Amino acid sequence: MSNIRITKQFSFETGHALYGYDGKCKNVHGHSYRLDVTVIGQPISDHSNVKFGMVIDFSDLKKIVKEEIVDVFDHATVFNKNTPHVELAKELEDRGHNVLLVNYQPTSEMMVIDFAEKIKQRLPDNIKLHSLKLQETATSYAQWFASDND
Ligand SMILES: Nc1nc2c(c(=O)[nH]1)N=C([C@H](O)[C@H](O)COP(=O)(O)OP(=O)(O)OP(=O)(O)O)CN2
Ligand SMILES: [Zn+2]
Repeated sequence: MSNIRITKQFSFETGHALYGYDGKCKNVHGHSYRLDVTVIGQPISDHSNVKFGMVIDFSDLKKIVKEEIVDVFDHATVFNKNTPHVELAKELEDRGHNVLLVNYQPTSEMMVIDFAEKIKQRLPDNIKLHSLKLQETATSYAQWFASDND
């Protein structure tokens, strides 16, 4: 049976600020992120399986990515907890804002590494994460490939 890649696309709105950065993205701002999640596996060949012909049901993949990423990051503002931005984060949290503190600089590169780890932990053994593409602006994106990180 062939290995097949399937992709599901997601979008979420997230704020962030790059502490210490030497450009305009040191300011708190936001992006309409778009995330492409590609997994690889063999379509189920058992006729009696309700998922016959599928690598993984798109809706099962959607559930994983929604729970791990979209529902967490959507309409949150992400700060690096290892910077003085933690004080700003606390102030915002105290005022009822949805703030997410992470252990990294929230660039598209670091976010896509974080997302890969989270998704990998949730996939069934027979399905592998192939790649992620995180589009931050119309002209900028970061990609993670399993083959680059074996
Ligand atoms: N390697 C990275 N560089 C930058 C990142 C990043 O995550 N990785 N992030 C930013 C900012 O957060 C923001 O995304 C700005 O990106 P940029 O493409 O520079 O946005 P512009 O609107 O200026 O894009 P243009 O299409 O060139 O106008 C900065 N750098
Ligand atoms: Zn940005």
